[in-house]
Amino acid sequence: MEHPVQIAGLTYAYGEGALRREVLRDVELRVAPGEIVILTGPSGSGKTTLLTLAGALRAVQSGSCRVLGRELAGAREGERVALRRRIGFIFQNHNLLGFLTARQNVAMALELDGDTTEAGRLERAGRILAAVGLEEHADKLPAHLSGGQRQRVAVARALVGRPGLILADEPTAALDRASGQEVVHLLRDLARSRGAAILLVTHDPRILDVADRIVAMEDGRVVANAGESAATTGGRAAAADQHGL
Ligand SMILES: Nc1ncnc2c1ncn2[C@@H]1O[C@H](COP(=O)(O)OP(=O)(O)OP(=O)(O)O)[C@@H](O)[C@H]1O
Repeated sequence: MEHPVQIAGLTYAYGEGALRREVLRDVELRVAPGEIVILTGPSGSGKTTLLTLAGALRAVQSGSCRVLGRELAGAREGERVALRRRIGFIFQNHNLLGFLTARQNVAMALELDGDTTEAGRLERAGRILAAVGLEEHADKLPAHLSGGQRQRVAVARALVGRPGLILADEPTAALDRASGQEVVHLLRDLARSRGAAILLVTHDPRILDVADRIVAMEDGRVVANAGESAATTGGRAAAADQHGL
């Protein structure tokens, strides 16, 4: 089975001419089906840029970036839009719409599916909200939920369309320790049960234990990758050990 993420020789620069600055250099990264990879490294090392390239949110300049079986190098905007619909995104600030309830926010992610009725979409949204422990809060507006609950809605929204890949950028940055751990554990369990792979960028040392593998970046390069065969509990411990975590 093809890996959901297969990146090779990926180089990316912002700016042009004298202002051109390379922020990714010859990056290699693979994420196996169902695997959870955490991308870590100092501020400015290129993590978010890498995530946005894998998410088809910006165009590939050089190298290969295959995501869910599609080569993004040379892909047209329309192809990138189509691919984005097959990926679940979770951001630091949940990005929920304030005038929609939790249930409506989640159901909205299914609108592009086409073959479900609105009642069907709301029902599916209700089921996944129950799976993240929010059954009783499904009809509340985001403003009436805690930060951790809002992020759980974002997890439900990212997963409801059964994506093969979840991309998460600092999903716990705005949360306290307990809520942050709860959110990532829920994310991991739900993604695992659905066979979705996760690539998660974080600075948060409190959540590294959810990873099958930790990949460290520095100055646009992958500097440590615990190895793809390490996707086991033993591998996790070894990975954490290797990075002094
Ligand atoms: N749109 C942009 N235009 C120009 N430079 C950018 C742009 N976005 C990011 N950069 C620069 O690219 C480099 C890598 O940024 P990126 O956000 O990918 O790093 P990061 O590792 O995710 O950092 P952080 O942990 O602070 O989010 C940084 O030096 C940043 O200033």
